[in-house]
Amino acid sequence: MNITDHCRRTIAFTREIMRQPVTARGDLRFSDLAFFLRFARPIWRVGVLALAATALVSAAKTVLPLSIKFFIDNVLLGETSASDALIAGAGGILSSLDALIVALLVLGFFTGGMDLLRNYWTARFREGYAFNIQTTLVEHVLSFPLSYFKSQQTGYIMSRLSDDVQILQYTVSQYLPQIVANALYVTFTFAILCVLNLRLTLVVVAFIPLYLLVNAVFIRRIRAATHRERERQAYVSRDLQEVISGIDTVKSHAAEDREMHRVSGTLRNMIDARIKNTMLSAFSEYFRIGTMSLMLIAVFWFGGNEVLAGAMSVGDFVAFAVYIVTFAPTVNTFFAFPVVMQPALTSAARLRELFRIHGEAGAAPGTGGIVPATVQGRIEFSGVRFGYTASEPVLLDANFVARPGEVIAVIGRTGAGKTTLINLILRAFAPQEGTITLDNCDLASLDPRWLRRQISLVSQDLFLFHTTIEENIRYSRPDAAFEDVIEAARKARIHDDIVRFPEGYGTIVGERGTQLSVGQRQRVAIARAFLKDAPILILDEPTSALDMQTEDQIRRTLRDLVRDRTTILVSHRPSLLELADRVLMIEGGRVRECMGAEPARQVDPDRTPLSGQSTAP
Ligand SMILES: Nc1ncnc2c1ncn2[C@@H]1O[C@H](COP(=O)(O)OP(=O)(O)OP(=O)(O)O)[C@@H](O)[C@H]1O
Repeated sequence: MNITDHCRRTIAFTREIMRQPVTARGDLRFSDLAFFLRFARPIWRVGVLALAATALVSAAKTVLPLSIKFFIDNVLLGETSASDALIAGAGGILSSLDALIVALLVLGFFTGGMDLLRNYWTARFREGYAFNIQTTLVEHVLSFPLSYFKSQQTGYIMSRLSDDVQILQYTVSQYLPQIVANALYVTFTFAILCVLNLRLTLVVVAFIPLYLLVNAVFIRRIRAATHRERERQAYVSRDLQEVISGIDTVKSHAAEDREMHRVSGTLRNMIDARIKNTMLSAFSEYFRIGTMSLMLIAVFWFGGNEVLAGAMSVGDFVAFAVYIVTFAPTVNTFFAFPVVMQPALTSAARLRELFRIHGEAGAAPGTGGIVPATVQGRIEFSGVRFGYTASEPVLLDANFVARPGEVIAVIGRTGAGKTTLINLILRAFAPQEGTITLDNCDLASLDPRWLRRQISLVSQDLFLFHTTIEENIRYSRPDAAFEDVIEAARKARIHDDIVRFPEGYGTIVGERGTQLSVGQRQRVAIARAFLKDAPILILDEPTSALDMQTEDQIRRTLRDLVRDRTTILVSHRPSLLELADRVLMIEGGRVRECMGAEPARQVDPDRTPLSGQSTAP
């Protein structure tokens, strides 16, 4: 690209960023601000102390430049008159150099000490606020229905949980004390300026509408740009998280370049949004500094004429000039706050969006949900219709009963809806029509946490935490004794594998259990189920990763596990169907009971009897 192209591009870029946004997303309502104030309630006392210290420091700093006036007018020129009685009185006391120096020393020590206290109290308030908001947010997000997590990518959720809180915390901690200090400083200085020379102060006031105009032009644009930037940042986190967690697949397909290309595309979009946002802020700063410079020039011109005409003392003019030179950048910063606070306001709006999502009923204490005293384990589907999208139902009219203690096998071709049926029992999703009941009580009315405590789930994709094998097995019953953990591992046929590891039960399994084989992970899941000892058991392909010999051993222990529990078993392995009292088949969205050799043929066309023995020679 040559220089002319660059110039053309710059003009097009400027036009683009100055275009009025169609919608300024990320607006906060007044009630939202009240909502965010809630998090300050437990720490309001330290907040008040921080505010009082800030006020005192601002007041002390404001009176410092007055010492120059006293030095010139009272000490050097020996004048005692002043337009204001208070200043005249202070000037009388500080008319000797010694008194002025002592007053300055006292003021300096006081301001320094108060500033230390202000720092401490502000830090306590700031960190306390961030802690309150983050813990409440994490608790709230954990209460979301499972369907939310199944529909959002982890990286995206993580970005919204951590980036937005960090930006809110950073901006608030950086700028909120400054806003308070500046507001106080501007007020105090303004009062002193009025006392020093009212006409000259009116010249300063005349420039305020210009500042407001600059903000009116830029704030909406910057807010929209910040929202766009933040959303694209979340997409970057989403893509990075996906590449890292899918690294096995990426490498096995030698797809590093392709993934790099995809991530760099998302990064480029984010950077593009960031540059636009930066330039909008730069433009607004340019106009604010322009306004400030005009204001200073006007003050010097009017003030200079006042002194020449004898309407203002030299001391007053010098003091006014010192004030205005420090005051003008403060006013500038003050009017820039609505702009620099945009990242925090956008983050606050995005956090508010998260807070507006309803957690599932009963997920937080006191939010409802029946907690029955006993569980029989009778599960009934009546006229259940469900689809992930309205146009494509997975289950059309599911009707069946699983009686207490019964083992119900669910079979069907891949994609028929077996896992969906399990997700409905776990209340990850709710049926669009019909009801699912446990002991004649609608699942929708039960406390979801209580419900899930009654269910042991052994699924194909078990999640292991980055901790010891012992802790991972114990996850289903944290208070279990070590002996019970070993007993559960023995039943799940994983004990011998565990003791062969140098660290035994203390072996760290690696992130997501990567140091264990898939078969070992599956047996850890079975051990968890043994330990949990829940009245309802859901087995979703519990042996899909095991060899025939281990599966044979596990089948015998599963027979123990399913005893006296209502069990829903999903498996493509004909041998496991031996455990079932009845076999249900999902076909075309409907659930029907299978007879005789039908199930075995359904899951494996080469086999006929339920025993799983092949008829082939
Ligand atoms: N979270 C989801 N969002 C949208 N569609 C989904 C979701 N989960 C599953 N589906 C779709 O619902 C249908 C049923 O899926 P489900 O996982 O229940 O089948 P399945 O019988 O368990 O299959 P398999 O035996 O292969 O595990 C499929 O068409 C699938 O694409």
